[in-house]
Amino acid sequence: MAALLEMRGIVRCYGKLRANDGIDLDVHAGEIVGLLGENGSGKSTLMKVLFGMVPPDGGGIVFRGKELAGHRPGDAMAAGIAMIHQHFMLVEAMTVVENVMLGWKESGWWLGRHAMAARIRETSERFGLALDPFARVADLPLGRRQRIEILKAVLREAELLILDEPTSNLAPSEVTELLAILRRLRQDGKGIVFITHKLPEVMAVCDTVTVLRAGKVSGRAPVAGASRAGLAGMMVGRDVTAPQILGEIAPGPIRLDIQGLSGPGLGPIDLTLRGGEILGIAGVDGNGQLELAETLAGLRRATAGRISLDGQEITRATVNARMQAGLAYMPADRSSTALVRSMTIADNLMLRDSRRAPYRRHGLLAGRAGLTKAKALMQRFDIRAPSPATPASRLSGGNQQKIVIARELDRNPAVLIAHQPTWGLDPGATHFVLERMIALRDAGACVIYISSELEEVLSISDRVAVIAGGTIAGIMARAAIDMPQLGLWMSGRAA
Ligand SMILES: Nc1ncnc2c1ncn2[C@@H]1O[C@H](COP(=O)(O)OP(=O)(O)OP(=O)(O)O)[C@@H](O)[C@H]1O
Repeated sequence: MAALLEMRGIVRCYGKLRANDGIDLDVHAGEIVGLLGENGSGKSTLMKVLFGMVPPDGGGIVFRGKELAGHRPGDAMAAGIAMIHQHFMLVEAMTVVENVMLGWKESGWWLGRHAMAARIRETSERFGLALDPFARVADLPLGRRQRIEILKAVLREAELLILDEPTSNLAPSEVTELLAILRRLRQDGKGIVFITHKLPEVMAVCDTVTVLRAGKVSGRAPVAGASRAGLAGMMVGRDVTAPQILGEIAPGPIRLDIQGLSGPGLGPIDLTLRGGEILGIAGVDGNGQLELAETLAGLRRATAGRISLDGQEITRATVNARMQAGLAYMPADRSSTALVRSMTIADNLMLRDSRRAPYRRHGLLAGRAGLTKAKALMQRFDIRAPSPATPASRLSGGNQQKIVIARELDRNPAVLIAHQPTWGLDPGATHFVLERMIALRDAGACVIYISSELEEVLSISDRVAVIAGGTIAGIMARAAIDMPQLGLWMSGRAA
């Protein structure tokens, strides 16, 4: 059977960099193709070329037997290609049905909203989207909003759906639901390109994988029969598994002491961390993780309780004062909270040190010393970009995240608050970041590691706490992990 999509020899350059260097990709109707590869290997670029967001410098695309060239996103959509963006393009104050009809001339709007609502109900049922046409977008969790984008694609008769890291912001139950929806789309004959760094998701739904490395296809394989280690090996050229904490180390003095900490949607929380330990905070997203992280970082005010760091109270301290006291923070939403995309890599890396000699120079953030240091950090953290003077906005998503991680880890903090630190990172980079955190712990710092990826939390934590409904439902030591109990805590049932 002829492929639904044939991309041949796609080349796309950014200056001297060949982000796509002769890539072939086929997708058949009723097939889910996993597009994998290290951060910066060219996955998003390839999809941007396909969707008409950037023109290719070479190669050709045939979709449903017709050549697609010189196209823009509007043409791609008209041809039957849909891109499910990570940042949804929805109007929050409007309902599902209104969003579906918005800007869609052929929607049959003259039939009225109720006719469209009936179509939405029917489609929603067919693909398991569970969407109420008259729900307001503002009232829907992220997972449902994403499904509105899928709904729009199906109603507009898209035959190929592109999903670029669609699970990064979803709660685990929403991920399971999304994967089920993808299977139903496949059953209906849709072709799907699924970009993800999470191998369990690949194993769960993909039929084949195409792996990119440095702008070229480095491997292709059917998923049936492939092992997780084998796929990881194809991506980074070696086997990567989560690093393990090696043995207990004698806990040091108390470094972070949190008593009765409360705020909107949070608390009261009591936690005590000693030097030399990693406390993992597991839990279903949206249960107070963001509130806890931001209150500790000084971005939200606590309404009650106290936080002390190495014996010094910091409950009301500014973000800067907390940093001076030795606190480092990696927010989950790094691209907008922790990074200035228009600034260079070097300036972003120096953001915390720019007031200090020798980095401060005539008001410029990164002088010569800054550039030298930035180069060293780029090498250590494998931040792939032409030079430290490249604007952060030109980097791939994962490489942007590495800037924040490098900056915060390099400060050798006393206390690190890391919220979903490995989101968007490829397996090699994930391994590296986890290793650095263990090293920080071994050197006597303490780490709060907040993540909804339970497996990762379990692999890296000395103790695991579960957050539910804004409070700590329970804590257990690594040696005494009781999975059913963890599950009960996570589901919010009484301890
Ligand atoms: N607008 C741009 N200007 C210059 N270089 C760019 C631009 N966009 C992407 N690049 C470069 O192209 C290469 C491929 O980036 P791309 O975003 O396609 O990677 P990716 O595989 O999607 O990575 P990730 O997993 O980190 O999202 C990277 O080296 C990136 O720095």
